[in-house]
Amino acid sequence: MLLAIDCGNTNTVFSIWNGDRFIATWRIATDHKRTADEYYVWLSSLMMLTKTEATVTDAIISSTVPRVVFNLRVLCNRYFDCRPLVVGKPECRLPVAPRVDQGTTVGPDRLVNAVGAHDRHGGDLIVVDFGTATTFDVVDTDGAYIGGVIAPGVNLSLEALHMAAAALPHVDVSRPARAIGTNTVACMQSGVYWGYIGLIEGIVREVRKERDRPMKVIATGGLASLFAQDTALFDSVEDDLTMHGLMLIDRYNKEMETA
Ligand SMILES: Nc1ncnc2c1ncn2[C@@H]1O[C@H](COP(=O)(O)OP(=O)(O)OP(=O)(O)O)[C@@H](O)[C@H]1O
Ligand SMILES: CC(C)(CO)[C@@H](O)C(=O)NCCC(=O)O
Ligand SMILES: [K+]
Repeated sequence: MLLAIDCGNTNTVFSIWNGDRFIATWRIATDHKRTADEYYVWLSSLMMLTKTEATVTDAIISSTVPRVVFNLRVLCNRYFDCRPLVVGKPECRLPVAPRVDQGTTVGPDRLVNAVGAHDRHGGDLIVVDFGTATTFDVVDTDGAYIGGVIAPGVNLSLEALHMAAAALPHVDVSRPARAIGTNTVACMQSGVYWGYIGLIEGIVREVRKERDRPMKVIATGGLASLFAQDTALFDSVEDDLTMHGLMLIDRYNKEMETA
């Protein structure tokens, strides 16, 4: 079975693919100090607690945090006796090469999202991923990642207000009942929530104008369904897009090896 690891700046998600579907998904805060042994204690207890019968034989990693990769590699080597594929490394091939400025390093999560979304929807796409940052990944007709947009993440925007202004508290994102807030928290929630709706619609409009063709919009990440309530732009909201992309990239690399 395949262990797929999606390591973001805030959270790291582990999923197990049994060849047919993902049978388990677990999330842990990203911490570069976490050792391979710590990961394994955590993973194996979850497997036991949830009675997940899994024999991991392969692993694939997408990490937006370069220094966590070392310990994740050790985890795979020591406990699952396998060498993980690491998206973005030369030995990990992608079905279609990205078309971006030479020398630029695209976040592996964005490359993986492009693969996952193109497999499910084909054609020209905009993938919106609400993580630590909110990214818009533009996918060409052939599935290539051709660039996009990086905007501050929703929680990051709220945190920035709290950090920079003495009188602004820590606030969690939510859909405010009204646009006009009548207390500090409601004002902040309105600013971020409705500001974000405007950001999504403005960016998608400009990207479509630039590309001058129909493009589906696929949304993923924890907050996608929250914003889907107030914009009609998303053709689909998919929680498991990154995991689906990781599974496809692993499969593609295995096919290339045996071809
Ligand atoms: N309805 C909601 N209201 C508030 N927060 C939510 C809601 N649904 C999900 N979330 C948050 O979304 C986040 C999960 O999103 P996701 O895994 O896509 O990104 P992340 O882990 O924050 O970022 P990264 O992938 O960059 O590490 C969690 O932090 C979760 O608290
Ligand atoms: C933008 C983030 C942080 C989103 O997770 C990640 O994809 C990343 O670190 N990207 C590197 C820069 C780029 O994608 O162009
Ligand atoms: K993510």
